[in-house]
Amino acid sequence: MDTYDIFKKLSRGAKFKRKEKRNILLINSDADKLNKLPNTNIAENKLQEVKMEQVNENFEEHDQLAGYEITLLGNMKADETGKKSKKRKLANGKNDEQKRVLLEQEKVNHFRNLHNINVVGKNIPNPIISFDDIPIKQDLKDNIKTCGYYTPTPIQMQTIPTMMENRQVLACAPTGSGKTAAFLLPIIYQLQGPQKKGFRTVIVCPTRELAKQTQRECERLAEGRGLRIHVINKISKAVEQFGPNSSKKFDILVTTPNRLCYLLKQEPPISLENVEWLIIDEADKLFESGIHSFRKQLEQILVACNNGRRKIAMFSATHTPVIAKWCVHNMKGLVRITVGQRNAATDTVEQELLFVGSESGKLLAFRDLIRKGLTPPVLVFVQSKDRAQQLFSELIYDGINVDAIHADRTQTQRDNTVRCFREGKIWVLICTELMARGIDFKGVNLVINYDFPPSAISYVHRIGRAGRAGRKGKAITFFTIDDTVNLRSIAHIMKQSGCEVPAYMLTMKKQSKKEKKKMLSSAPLREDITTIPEYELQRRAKRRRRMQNDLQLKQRKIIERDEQILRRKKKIRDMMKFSKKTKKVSKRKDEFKKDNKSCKVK
Ligand SMILES: Nc1ncnc2c1ncn2[C@@H]1O[C@H](COP(=O)(O)OP(=O)(O)OP(=O)(O)O)[C@@H](O)[C@H]1O
Repeated sequence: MDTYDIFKKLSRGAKFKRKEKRNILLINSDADKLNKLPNTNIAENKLQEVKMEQVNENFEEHDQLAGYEITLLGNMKADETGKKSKKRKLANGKNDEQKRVLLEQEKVNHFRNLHNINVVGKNIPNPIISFDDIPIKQDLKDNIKTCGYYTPTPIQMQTIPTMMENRQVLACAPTGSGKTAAFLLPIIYQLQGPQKKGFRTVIVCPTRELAKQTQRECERLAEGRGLRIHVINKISKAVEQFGPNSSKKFDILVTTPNRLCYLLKQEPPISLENVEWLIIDEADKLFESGIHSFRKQLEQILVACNNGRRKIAMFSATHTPVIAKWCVHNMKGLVRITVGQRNAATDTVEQELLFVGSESGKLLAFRDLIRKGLTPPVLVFVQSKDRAQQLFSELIYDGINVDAIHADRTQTQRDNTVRCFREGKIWVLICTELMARGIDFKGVNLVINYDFPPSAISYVHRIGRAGRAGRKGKAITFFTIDDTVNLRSIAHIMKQSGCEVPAYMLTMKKQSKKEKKKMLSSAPLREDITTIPEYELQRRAKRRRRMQNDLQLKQRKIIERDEQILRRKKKIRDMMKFSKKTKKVSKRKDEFKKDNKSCKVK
């Protein structure tokens, strides 16, 4: 049987368009190899496999090339072509039951299409239309209502029934679209009530602020169920509280990878053997490579969660090919759920790029915005802790309630700042990348990227702090002549969300891989944020240096004086010892003399 025969046999009944030559050619080339196989049946089976692999590869390739923009329409078309042939069969006298199933499936596909839900995987549960569609008890339904959730968001529609069927999930949906409740509800439903087994669910988040927020949301949704939900506050206390010798009266742990790994390294370590759900929030952040990589810790956690029934669910608004590949290889029965376009900004935020010329122009532009009137709350992103502090020192005298949050502040200070911002006591919060992911400040009206974001992904998350849960928001990104390297990718994101962007930005030179890596590993050098004139700064620096020198001189003198005192004391001690010795010797001499005399007398 030659290649042509095999191909003819396999493609019986199928029509090929001329345009789709590429696939046929690929199959032919592989079929050539298979022709040499002795058994034709095996060859046919193999050819079928090759064909499937080829289709999958093409899918993957498309996935990567189009920046993971697999639209549901594409799926629908594939489904429809399949269904058309099925329908034809039905017309030829198949039973009503099959007809009903097909119609049902068509409805489901239409529903997913309507809500921009794209799914990849086998036997995926149907999405829910309302929270009443899931078999949860009345108390949980009441809690959902108390939270103000009346209809599920698209990510919740598909993720909740999928996780409730114990399927592992890789979910991607825009910022502020309700991913947290999408994973919390199935967990709370499955855990039912408290048990004495130790942690049964672990939720890993990249920052402590996000962990606390997730714990709060979990407590609200699980109200009245008696579940014990913990974040690790004091690490030393946690060793005893959650260690193997503890009461094991806890159910859900929300933590950062750092803290959990610390507990896993203790002797004896914390036990995660009863963990059934491992949720990884902001998954692409935890999968990032680089100096601040969480990847090793994630591996440790995965090893520690060694229960045979352990399932993983990953969530983020952005995903990279690395994470998708990892999930495909490590998560059995995986369901990939994507809402909208992957790595896209939320469409509820109006985006603007503002050219400010130079670094000093940023402060002028910012003050101009204040003058025109800012509607708080406002989040301002800068690239480093130092710059957050510098901007804070500048704005504190501008008559606005401003504060800064960054990793150099103590945990209590950070918690207080977040609380005050939520309560409206702080109007403008200056922050670093620390607050870019996951943090849900209700009603943030404006995000200002004072320093240009290091990547398009960072941009998506930063501006996603506004326009949450369907509300409107605005994002203004300052850029100078030095920020043009990254401008193109961000301009494309803006264009994708329907914002107006100057045409030249879209055709700028693409950022090379080297440049991308450099941007991510270290922030670009920028002039300090200050309005103090240069000569004044130099004068202050000189004075500071002089003061430091004086201080050093003083310290040296003190040290010298102390050493001198010590030397003297030692000398005195030595002299005392010597005099004691000489006294003893003379005493002995006297005694000897006395003895001698008495002998002579005798
Ligand atoms: N079904 C719902 N109806 C109305 N509001 C909801 C619903 N689900 C969640 N929300 C609200 O939407 C807001 C954003 O939710 P959440 O923080 O889970 O978003 P997210 O998708 O995780 O965002 P990010 O990607 O930034 O982490 C929250 O204030 C939450 O209370």
